[in-house]
Amino acid sequence: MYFKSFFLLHQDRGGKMFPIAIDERDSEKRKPPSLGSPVRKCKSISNELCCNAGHSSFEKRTNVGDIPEDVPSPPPSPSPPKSPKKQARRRESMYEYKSEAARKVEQIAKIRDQRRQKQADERALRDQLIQSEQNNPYWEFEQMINEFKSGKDFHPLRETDPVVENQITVCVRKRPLNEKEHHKKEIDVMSVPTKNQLIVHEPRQKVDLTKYLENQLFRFDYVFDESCTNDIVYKFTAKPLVKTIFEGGMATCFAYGQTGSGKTHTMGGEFRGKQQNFKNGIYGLVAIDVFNYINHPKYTKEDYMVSASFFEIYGKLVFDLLAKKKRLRVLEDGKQQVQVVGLTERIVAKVDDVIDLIQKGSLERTSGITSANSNSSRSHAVFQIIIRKNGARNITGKFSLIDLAGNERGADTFNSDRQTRLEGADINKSLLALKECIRALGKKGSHCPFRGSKLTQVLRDSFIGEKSRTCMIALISPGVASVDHSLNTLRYADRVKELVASEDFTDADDSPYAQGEDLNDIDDMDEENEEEEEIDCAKNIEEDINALENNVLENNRLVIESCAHFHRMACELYNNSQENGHSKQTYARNWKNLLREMIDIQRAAFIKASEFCSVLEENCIP
Ligand SMILES: Nc1ncnc2c1ncn2[C@@H]1O[C@H](COP(=O)(O)OP(=O)(O)OP(=O)(O)O)[C@@H](O)[C@H]1O
Repeated sequence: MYFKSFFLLHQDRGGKMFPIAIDERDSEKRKPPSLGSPVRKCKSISNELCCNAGHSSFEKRTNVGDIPEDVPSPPPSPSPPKSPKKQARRRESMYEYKSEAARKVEQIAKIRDQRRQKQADERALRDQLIQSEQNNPYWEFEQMINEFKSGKDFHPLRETDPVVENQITVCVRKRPLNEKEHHKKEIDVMSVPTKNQLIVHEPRQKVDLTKYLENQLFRFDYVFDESCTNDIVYKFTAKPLVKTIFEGGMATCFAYGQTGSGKTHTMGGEFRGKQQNFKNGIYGLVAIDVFNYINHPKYTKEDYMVSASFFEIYGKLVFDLLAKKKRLRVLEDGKQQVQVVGLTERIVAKVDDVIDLIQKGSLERTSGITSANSNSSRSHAVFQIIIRKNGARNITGKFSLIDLAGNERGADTFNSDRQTRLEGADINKSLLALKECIRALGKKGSHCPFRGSKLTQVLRDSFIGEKSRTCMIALISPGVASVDHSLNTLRYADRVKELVASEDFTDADDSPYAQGEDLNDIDDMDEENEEEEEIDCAKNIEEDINALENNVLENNRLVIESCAHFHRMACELYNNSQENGHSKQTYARNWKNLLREMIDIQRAAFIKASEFCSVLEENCIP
């Protein structure tokens, strides 16, 4: 046979073997490709050629080992060459050409395979995430919170920490996640790193859907974490105030927070199932200490008499919780002493008597049939312990313990009936008036706008006089679903504290309460004064709102300006990217930075706008 053909086995890019026709006549003349040509050594191929062909000329070629690795598939039946020289040249160039093309194809295939693998990996990861999300929708945030916590040293409050005496104490108590929240797979978004700090890890999402945490730090006099018992909370809050009432002063302790945050648990006593242990709530613990004082040798000679009352404020109405919810009137005498006329005041001889009254009043509050009882969190409950020298009408001191109505946002009552909305507005009004009165107490000599609400009217004594001391316990639910409410509570408590943080309690000698006033001299409330106070209170609120509005408007202006800048820069970047020879990396980096800048500006504006919305809602401003 003139032409002898060999079939080389060669691997294509997919790994398949295909034959290559070789013309024996050319083999001797064929030179190995030059060093610069795109060829590589391929042992497997050369070995195979040696075994299959066994031909000297081929051996020579293969021994050199310079067979192109990526020889593509030749046409199935090569036509005979016109001249051997020409054909050899053609074949050589074909080898070079084909090896180059094949390598490119192989490269593309490799990249494609890698891309497919990456896509498959991403799909698998996404499926895994979706699965995790179904099990715990907040798992990413939980991970972020754990990461945040792992980088911090935690030194929460200990029972042995010193108690600091302030005229106004503002603290926060975080309860543990309850069963319902666990069931809903809620996560705990509150951390208590130190005895006076609390961090809210608010889950947020950027415009590009990236999840992140907005970590907001709050500082108070004390922060009680979920491990703190009522006894510990009492030790740092109401306990230091007991001695105030034996020194002729007024002590007041408020519990403030959203529904279900733990106000009743803290003030009334811990629950064991449906049973409440009234002895370990702040009401009961104060009663125990009051009797401890009375029985102390220092005070036995004073012959104090202790009495207690329990009433509820619902809107402008006041109900006696120790007299089957009898409606009461609030009046003010000529010397601005406010009286709740007809309020039951029971004399108590021992702690158990007080506990009985707490139990009776608490049951009345939650099981009565009037509308005021339909939801206990919509009324303020006021429990008072009063001490007098035996036989005297004038009081020596009074401890008021208040379980405040749950704070609501306008949004919560947006779809409610008119009555519910009015109730909500009334609660907010009284809470704002309360805040103003506590701030006035902190600013010595400043006017106390106590007529701003029924609650502050009946507690007027608590906000005046240098011997008055107040404590506010803000209660928060730790769950992610309550984060907006908790932030509202914390901001409220923060505003109460703002002005008083640096003020220490200073003892004064004279007490306006030790002498008392003539109880017969009671006049009806001066309506004009009441209006004046309400206007005062409203003015302060208006000032706050105006300042916030200016801030929001400033942000708005900044966003407008940055949008123009963004548009200009985005066009410039886009146009540059269309030019030849532009750097992809520079373009990508600049575009990313521009977007980041825009997101940051808009996010800051968004946070301010949200705060503005909350404040408007809080104040029921349309
Ligand atoms: N510190 C805590 N430790 C354990 N459980 C708590 C704690 N605080 C509250 N709880 C539980 O949470 C639930 C709601 O608490 P609580 O009734 O005190 O809330 P609230 O703020 O008074 O609500 P409302 O305003 O509706 O009356 C109760 O079952 C209570 O036992």
